[in-house]
Amino acid sequence: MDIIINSLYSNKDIFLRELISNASDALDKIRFLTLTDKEALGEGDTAKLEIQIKLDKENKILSIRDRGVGMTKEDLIKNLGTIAKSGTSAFVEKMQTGGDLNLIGQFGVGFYSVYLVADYVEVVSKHNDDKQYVWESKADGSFAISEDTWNEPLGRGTEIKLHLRDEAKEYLEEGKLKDLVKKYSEFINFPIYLWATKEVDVEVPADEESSEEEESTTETTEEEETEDDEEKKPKTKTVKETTTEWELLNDMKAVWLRNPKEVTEEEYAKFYHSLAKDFGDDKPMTWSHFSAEGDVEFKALLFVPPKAPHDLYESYYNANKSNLKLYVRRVFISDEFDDLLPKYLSFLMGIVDSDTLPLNVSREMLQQHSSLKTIKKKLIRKALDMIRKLAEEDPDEYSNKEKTDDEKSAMEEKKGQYAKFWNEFGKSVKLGIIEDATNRNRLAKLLRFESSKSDGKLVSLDEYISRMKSGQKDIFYLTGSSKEQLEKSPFLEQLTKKNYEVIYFTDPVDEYLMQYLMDYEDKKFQNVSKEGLKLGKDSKLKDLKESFKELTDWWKKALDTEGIDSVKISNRLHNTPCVVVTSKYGWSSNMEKIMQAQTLSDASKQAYMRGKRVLEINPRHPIIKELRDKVAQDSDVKRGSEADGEAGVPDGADGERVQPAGPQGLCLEHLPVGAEELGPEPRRGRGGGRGGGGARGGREGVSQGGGAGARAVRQGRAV
Ligand SMILES: Nc1ncnc2c1ncn2[C@@H]1O[C@H](COP(=O)(O)OP(=O)(O)OP(=O)(O)O)[C@@H](O)[C@H]1O
Repeated sequence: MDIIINSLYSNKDIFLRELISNASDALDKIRFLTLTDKEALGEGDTAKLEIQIKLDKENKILSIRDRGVGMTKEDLIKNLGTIAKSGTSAFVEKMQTGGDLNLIGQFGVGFYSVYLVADYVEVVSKHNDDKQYVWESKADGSFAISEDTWNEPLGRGTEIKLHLRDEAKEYLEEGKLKDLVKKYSEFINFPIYLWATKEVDVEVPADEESSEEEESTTETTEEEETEDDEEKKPKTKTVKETTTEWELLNDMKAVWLRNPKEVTEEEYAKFYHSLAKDFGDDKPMTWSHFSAEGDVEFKALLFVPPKAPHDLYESYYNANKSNLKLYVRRVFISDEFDDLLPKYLSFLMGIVDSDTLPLNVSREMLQQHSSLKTIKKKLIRKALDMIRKLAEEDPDEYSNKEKTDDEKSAMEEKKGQYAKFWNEFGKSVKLGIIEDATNRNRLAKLLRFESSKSDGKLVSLDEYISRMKSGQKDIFYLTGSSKEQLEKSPFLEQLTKKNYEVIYFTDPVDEYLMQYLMDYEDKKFQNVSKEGLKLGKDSKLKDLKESFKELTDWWKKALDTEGIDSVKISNRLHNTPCVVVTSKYGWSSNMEKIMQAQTLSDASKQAYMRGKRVLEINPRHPIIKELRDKVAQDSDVKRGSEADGEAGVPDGADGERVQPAGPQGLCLEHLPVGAEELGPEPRRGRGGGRGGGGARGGREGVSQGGGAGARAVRQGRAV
């Protein structure tokens, strides 16, 4: 209330459209009720579903009255008296961070905008189930309710009387109100009347002087004479007089019922604004207006809003939210049918008006109606087509690369529109891929991402495929928390060197997405941080495996207790000595991080889904080569000692065997850059100092190498 009352917000006009919109909702409600209960509508004036605006200049009161459903005493307390509604805190938060008061209607607290212009408000209301009550409040945080025994009986409906503040006197001007209704409420489906003064021509008796004058100047012909004879009535004249009458302010255009060719862009934009209760300057990104014929007939108009609503992904799976209004033959039925569009398209705004659905059944029955399934199917198709077109019209998009400069400049105003869409609603497309198996491929076409070759731009899967190297079978991708992190990943070394493109997925939802998106256009997806990366044939692999067998066996044993499944020769490394990859079928390490970050995640499931680790070694790296040699030397020594009968007994020790034996005298100081990556703090010089020594130096070397490897494995990162 403080925010509203003390608002310096200049656009105070918004209160009127909020009140008209509430009145229209109330009228929709009663019209819907009368479908199944004719009595509910009442008789005479009460049955007129309309909105009336009246001005009392003398007392500075502006009244808005509707013959809608009205409010019972309890409704008045609950709907107007309770500020602690769910939208309130979201609204307050938004306002405190510089939000636009213009959007108040989106938070379900639109009524309170009356206090932008009034310091005292009375709400008189009559519901069919209760007596007439008056709710009143001065916006000081308290309100009063009393049974209404003094105002004119309303029959049914609500009258809101605003006692205007001095600085809001302009709302007593008829012209101002007419303009506002035109501007904001022209698409309201019920007639809006203003009690307006009007100058009318009135015939009054003419005075004598003027009639004499007329007579003297008139020369009558025979014909005229006869006419004159017919009109032998008292002489009159026309004067202007001021009267008051109900003036209709809107023409109740149902835009969606009109031929799309006859609706202008501006009308669509205005209609969107009134539908979305979003009166900002931004136009909707795009829209689709169509009619479906056949077994199920309906007309629909869908909009992509210019921005994602503030709470789009909050409680995505719990809230039953739909922004689609369902009408049956122009009668508003509901905007709570969550079955009309899948959740992932709940960001769309629009209207569906069906001729096929029955009018005289309850909402529950309607919700079960078989036609709804057909409507839903068609709506999804049309919605996805509409989004695809956003991309097709955008000269920045890859699909338009063949276009000539002239063609592109003709598309100039659409430049960047798909990237904008993607930034606002990309997550919804991803959720769609997860949830909607039927349309997965269509949705995958809409997917955009950055990649190792995209240079900061967004890439589509089609673009990726067009750039695939000959012989490349899989689509490569990598997941992580940021592009910067991924760019540095050792998993990319060989791929980059061999000029393969790798998709960067940095949104946590991408991990889930890739569990559902297995292939696209017959190409499989391959996470390059997982086992099984194939980069063409490596003819030397067999030899390499053989030549490093001793090292891999030794290392596997050293890491036995660390959950390492195997140690293998890597085909993805270039500069890094070794890397830990996850097995094909478990979670990636990024996914594990995401799961660990979830408060309610299930530890036992985590253990189960945790991918097995594979340590991959880079056979070209000096550290690895050196390790191989040391392991080989060590086994030679061991073999020699065994031959001498001193197998595995460490010098100076108490005779226990130390397993496994390691490479001797590994001198870290002689290793190239990158060796530092072996552990958080390589104990430089220690092994080196003793380098070349006997079994003891060897053991230190082992603990160093093995320890760092193991530590890195535990930390799940590349060493
Ligand atoms: N003219 C009216 N007739 C009947 N009920 C009304 C009327 N005006 C308001 N209400 C009731 O008061 C509630 C609160 O109105 P308010 O404008 O604050 O929020 P809202 O209408 O729910 O959301 P929004 O502001 O987004 O339209 C409404 O939901 C409705 O139940």
